Amino acid sequence: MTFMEETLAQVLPIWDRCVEAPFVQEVKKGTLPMEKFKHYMIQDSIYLKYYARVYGKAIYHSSTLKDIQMFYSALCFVTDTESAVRLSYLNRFGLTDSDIEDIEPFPENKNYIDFMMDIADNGDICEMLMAVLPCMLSYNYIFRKIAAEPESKGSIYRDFIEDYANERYVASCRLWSDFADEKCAALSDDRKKKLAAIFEKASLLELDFWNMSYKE
Ligand SMILES: Cc1ncc(C[n+]2csc(CCO)c2C)c(N)n1
Repeated sequence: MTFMEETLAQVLPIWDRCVEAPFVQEVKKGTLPMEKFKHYMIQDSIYLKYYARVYGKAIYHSSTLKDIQMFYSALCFVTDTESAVRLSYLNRFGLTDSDIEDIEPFPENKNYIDFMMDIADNGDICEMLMAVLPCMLSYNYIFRKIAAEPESKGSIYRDFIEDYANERYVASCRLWSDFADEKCAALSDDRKKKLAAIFEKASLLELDFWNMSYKE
């Protein structure tokens, strides 16, 4: 098994709990009240700003052009592709990205942001990868499962679900897993254990984020 295959096997039970989270289940059925989705979108917009900054730090610490291009393409996804659906929802709620600047993150969101920024400040490229990959890969895992269920077909959140379940996104997640394998393959077992622990911690913070969004 590759490093990423082993690491994914370790976190799948956590990602399955994300699939079962009431927020995600109600998105699937389309029964989630728009007010809850609005809070999620606002909190997510705050989160994504910091998420993008981690890529900035990773680009700064990259030593090859290929690495720079990888991180840059993910950064573009956050600021362009992902932004399109997010901005259209914010728009529907009468909000713009600049309104988000004045809103405080909820505690669970702040925890996740602090964790990412700590790794961006003190970690190396592999550690940064482990902090940002669960965000990308878990969404793909969760929403492919959700999109495959007939109940999701008529959901009012179908555009949101599709954004993370489409084939293009699947291909880019595969590319990122391979990239992480390349970067981490030659490391010692001790280092790999530490990296897998960061990946697991980020996955647990993803779960907290879903539960936070349902509660608030
Ligand atoms: C809390 C939270 N976790 C994950 C994502 C999903 N996501 C964020 S950026 C990105 C693309 C990768 O660069 C993806 C899939 C999110 N929106 N919010």
